[in-house]
Amino acid sequence: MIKKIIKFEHVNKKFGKNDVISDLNFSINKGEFVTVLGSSGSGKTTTLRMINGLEVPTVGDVIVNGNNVKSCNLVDLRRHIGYVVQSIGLFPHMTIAQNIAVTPNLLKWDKAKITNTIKSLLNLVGLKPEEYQNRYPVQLSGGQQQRVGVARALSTNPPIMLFDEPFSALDAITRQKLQHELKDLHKKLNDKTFFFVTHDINEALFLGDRVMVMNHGKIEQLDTPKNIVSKPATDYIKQLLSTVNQNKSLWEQFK
Ligand SMILES: Nc1ncnc2c1ncn2[C@@H]1O[C@H](COP(=O)(O)OP(=O)(O)OP(=O)(O)O)[C@@H](O)[C@H]1O
Repeated sequence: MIKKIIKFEHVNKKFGKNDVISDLNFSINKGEFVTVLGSSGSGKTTTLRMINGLEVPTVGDVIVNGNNVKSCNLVDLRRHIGYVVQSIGLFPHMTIAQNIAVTPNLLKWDKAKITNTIKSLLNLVGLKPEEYQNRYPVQLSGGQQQRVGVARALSTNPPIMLFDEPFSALDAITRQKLQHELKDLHKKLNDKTFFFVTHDINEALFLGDRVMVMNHGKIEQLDTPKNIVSKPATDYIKQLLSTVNQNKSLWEQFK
């Protein structure tokens, strides 16, 4: 039986008098990679932050792994949800190993377990532990720092990973490389649920098992990349898809 690991039930969110999210209803299956695509201000980040309790719905319920976020202990909840953001947020005065070990240290894991976890996570994200673990964040490129951000978010082996535009500050080549690595990582990690916010249509279509297209705080379509492209449900999605074709015709001009 497929387990619905994340459920939104009639969720509304207001900031002051502004309706930012209106009657959001969707569910995500365990192990799925769902990308969230939409224009700036469409409510993607707010939706993501309601999953780990950083934002609270004004009305409605967010259910994670069978528990209503409203009544969860937030520290416990966040230990089960990795969170990777664009700004990365590594501690500059700590080495890479110390950065990855922050939560394991808080949980008082024994030293050997922490050392092994750091090594295996660095290997998993493609950074040789012996080369990188004793460096400071400033001694790594943006792409390498983002890999460490992913390793740190995985340190407690959470079943859910949230990504909020993690690659948007990276150059196109590094970004594409990390997109491929993340897709492989999701396959390798078997059964982890990834929820990934982006405003890049190519990224959303490449990474997602399903793509959730948002506009003005509502879902326009939540579907496979193939169906989004072949059966766009709304004019907004058609417009998004037409931006890709515009780029193609730009390229044609230079051939
Ligand atoms: N803490 C807040 N207080 C007031 N308004 C907010 C707050 N957070 C978000 N908003 C507003 O809610 C709306 C949705 O913001 P959100 O960050 O969820 O959009 P987004 O789709 O992630 O946009 P972007 O792609 O630009 O990051 C925006 O109009 C934003 O200004």
